[in-house]
Amino acid sequence: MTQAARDQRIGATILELHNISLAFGGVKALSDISFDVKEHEIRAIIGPNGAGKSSMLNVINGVYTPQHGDITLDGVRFNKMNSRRAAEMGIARTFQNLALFKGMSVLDNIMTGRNLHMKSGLLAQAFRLGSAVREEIANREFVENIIDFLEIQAHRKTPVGRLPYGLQKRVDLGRALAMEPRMLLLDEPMAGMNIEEKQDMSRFILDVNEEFGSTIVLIEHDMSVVMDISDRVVVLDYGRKIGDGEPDAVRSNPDVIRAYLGAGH
Ligand SMILES: Nc1ncnc2c1ncn2[C@@H]1O[C@H](COP(=O)(O)OP(=O)(O)OP(=O)(O)O)[C@@H](O)[C@H]1O
Repeated sequence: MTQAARDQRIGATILELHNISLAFGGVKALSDISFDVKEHEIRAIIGPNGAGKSSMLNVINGVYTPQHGDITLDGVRFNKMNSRRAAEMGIARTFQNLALFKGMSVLDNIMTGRNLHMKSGLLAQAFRLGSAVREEIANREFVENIIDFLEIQAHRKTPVGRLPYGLQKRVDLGRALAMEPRMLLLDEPMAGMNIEEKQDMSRFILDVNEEFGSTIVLIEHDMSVVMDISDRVVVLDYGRKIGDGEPDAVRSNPDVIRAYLGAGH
């Protein structure tokens, strides 16, 4: 898709962070941060080590409650998001330290992402009543489509722990996609990957955004890998926002250059 076509796809603002501040004891992880996310965009949050990226992601999905500021999601304003509400509102995430069940197969790991969509109760599932069986078949089909989409068919039955790291990250993305998220939060999706794996992951992120229509917020330490795929980028440094805009503008922002040079990048 060309950038012009992508720009056309981008819709209204769906998430707004207003003046978020978060401290751990005396450490200010986030100081007065505001930015927004528009429907269907790929929004990156970048910054050197300790800049506050993970904290920001954890505020968005309700793991951390900021001391100041609030969040507006679909026009509803919260000062306290929680993980359950975030999931119900269609926010799914991946983790930097993979949260997969290493002994379970690729298929079963991705199936765990369907839990929120299971309507029949445990009893119906235990006795395999008609509705539960139909539901399981539909969920299974959904998961098989994700497996095809992520090109991991050959590994469907393989325990996740036996796969190379790059493929495990892809399974983690599949698990999040199984939740049919409206917004996907990706926690350093390219960390620890070789160049080829990074290119593959970049392509999958673009494809997910295009084909599933998910809005994507991703945090990344290495700015070079996100510039090509992001519509807009927020830059954090020591818990403050020092840049926000399209990749070209951010790349030539003197404060951003200074922060990255200062951090030895
Ligand atoms: N649970 C916590 N308890 C205490 N301090 C924390 C906690 N989480 C983060 N911090 C501190 O908050 C600051 C921001 O950390 P954060 O992990 O959000 O940064 P980051 O940009 O994600 O860094 P990295 O790229 O290294 O993952 C750091 O000084 C960190 O030590």
